[in-house]
Amino acid sequence: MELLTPAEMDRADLLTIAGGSSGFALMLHAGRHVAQAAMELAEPGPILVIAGPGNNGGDGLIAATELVALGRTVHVMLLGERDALKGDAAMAAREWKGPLLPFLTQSIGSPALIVDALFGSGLNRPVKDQALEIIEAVNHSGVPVLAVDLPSGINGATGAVMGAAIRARETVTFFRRKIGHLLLPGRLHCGKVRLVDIGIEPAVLDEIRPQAFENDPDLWLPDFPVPRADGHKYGRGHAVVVSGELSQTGAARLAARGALRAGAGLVTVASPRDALAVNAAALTAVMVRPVDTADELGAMLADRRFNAVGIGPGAGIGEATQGKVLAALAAGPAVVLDADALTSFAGQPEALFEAIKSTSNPQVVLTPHEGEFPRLFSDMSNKNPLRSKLERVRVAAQRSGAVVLLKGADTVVAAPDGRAAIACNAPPWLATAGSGDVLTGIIAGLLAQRVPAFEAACIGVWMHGEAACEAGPGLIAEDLTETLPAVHRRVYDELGVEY
Ligand SMILES: NC(=O)C1=CN([C@@H]2O[C@H](COP(=O)(O)OP(=O)(O)OC[C@H]3O[C@@H](n4cnc5c(N)ncnc54)[C@H](O)[C@@H]3O)[C@@H](O)[C@H]2O)[C@@H](O)CC1
Ligand SMILES: Nc1ncnc2c1ncn2[C@@H]1O[C@H](COP(=O)(O)OP(=O)(O)O)[C@@H](O)[C@H]1O
Ligand SMILES: [K+]
Repeated sequence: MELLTPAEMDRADLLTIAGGSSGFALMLHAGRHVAQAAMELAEPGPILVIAGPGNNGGDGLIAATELVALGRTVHVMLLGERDALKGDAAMAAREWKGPLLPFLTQSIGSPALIVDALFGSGLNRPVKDQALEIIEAVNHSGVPVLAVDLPSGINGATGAVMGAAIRARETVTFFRRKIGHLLLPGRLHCGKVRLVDIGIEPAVLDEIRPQAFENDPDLWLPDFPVPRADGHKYGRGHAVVVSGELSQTGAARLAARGALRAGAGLVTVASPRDALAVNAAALTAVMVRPVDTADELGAMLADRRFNAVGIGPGAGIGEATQGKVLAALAAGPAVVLDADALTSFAGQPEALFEAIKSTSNPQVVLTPHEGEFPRLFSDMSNKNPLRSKLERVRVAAQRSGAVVLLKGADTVVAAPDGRAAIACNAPPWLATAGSGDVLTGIIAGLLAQRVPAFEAACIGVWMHGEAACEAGPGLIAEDLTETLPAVHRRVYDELGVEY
């Protein structure tokens, strides 16, 4: 499903209003949904609504009015003067017949639920003074919080905490989720996110054309590779995984098994001769082939049946790996570059980007984690607070010419054309040695089946996260490949494919 920036959401509101609805009608829907959610969430006892000076506060005032009508005791605190409210929020304030408590931490008391309607998508500067004090006091109170649209203090476009932010039990948001609901730390402040309809027609999206999506099957289901009844293994592609030296061959084997489990028809590990015996002894369905140099890899890949290559896990950092990367890109299979393949270009990323842009096959995926990412994109580390993860990955994709996948709990995939997907299905126990190697292999396996690079990266990330959920806590990287069949079956169910 599409994800919107606050600016895109404003356009959705405006297009709806231009189409004949009133802004206040949208606010009434929003406030009533908030009240409904509050009814479900609140134990018996009073409910406190904390309203801000804009339309988010307006939603809160409508919710307060509705909750009273539903028989609840409600207290309201407003930041600023009632007379200072404008437009729809001023209309909402006229609906609220009760008193307003002073905007002080002492007014919080111990309600059954706090409805956070302080700031939503209009937050435009760091919170401080009274608002900061209230947010911190709410977080310390231990009272469950229902946030309206966004937990106050979270930037809807970036997920950043602007000074301080509410930690909500649940968040009710309208029409489409915002980017800040998925990117960290925003996601951790939202609790469960409830998406409700406030009367905005999905057709407004034809005009807005959002370019960010949640990474879930809706995004790529038609591209998911399903073996044909009349097919054979050669039709499912032949992936190559490049192995490192004798002492670090395990990473390539994990990737190779990931490629096979992702559905590649055949997988070959291109192994240094020194490590051939170790690789051969540890592999069964995966084949091995001696490859020591970049030239040898280039010669092997001249056989176009090898249609996808994964390089990086355990590859070793330096010129030898650089050479193999350039040879793979020059040969024309689809390529996924991870770990040492990326680090080998630290300080000279242009050489890599040039090679990517001049390859005959534009299906290239880079899969850095946050440590590797600034080695290629030095101005865009996560230490730069002005850029969101989404923005950083988009710039990286545009600059490199590749699909870029930046790992983490909120893995972002972006294509050079601006499309981007944010994943939120990875459990924390996926952060374990070697799990990134398996991801590289899964993507190589999908590329071998001729899934386009952006979709291959998105499907790979999603399957990897689902495989980790399927395995559960205690997961080690080896488990991921073993739970992938269950993930395939789940996608087949969605596709209506029998098995
Ligand atoms: N017609 C619409 O546009 C709709 C808007 N809705 C609600 O309206 C919200 C957006 O409303 P607004 O654009 O009025 O924005 P907000 O209500 O989120 O906040 C803007 C107000 O807060 C002030 N402000 C921003 N950052 C501040 C800070 N750090 N410290 C102190 N004050 C700060 C601004 O000066 C302004 O008065 C959405 O999040 C949603 O809850 C919904 O009612 C649905 C319809
Ligand atoms: N907190 C987290 N929650 C969920 N997934 C995570 C988290 N941290 C890391 N991951 C995922 O774990 C994997 C780790 O990959 P990587 O950093 O390459 O490790 P390795 O090199 O050991 O394989 C990535 O897929 C990443 O997205
Ligand atoms: K809020």
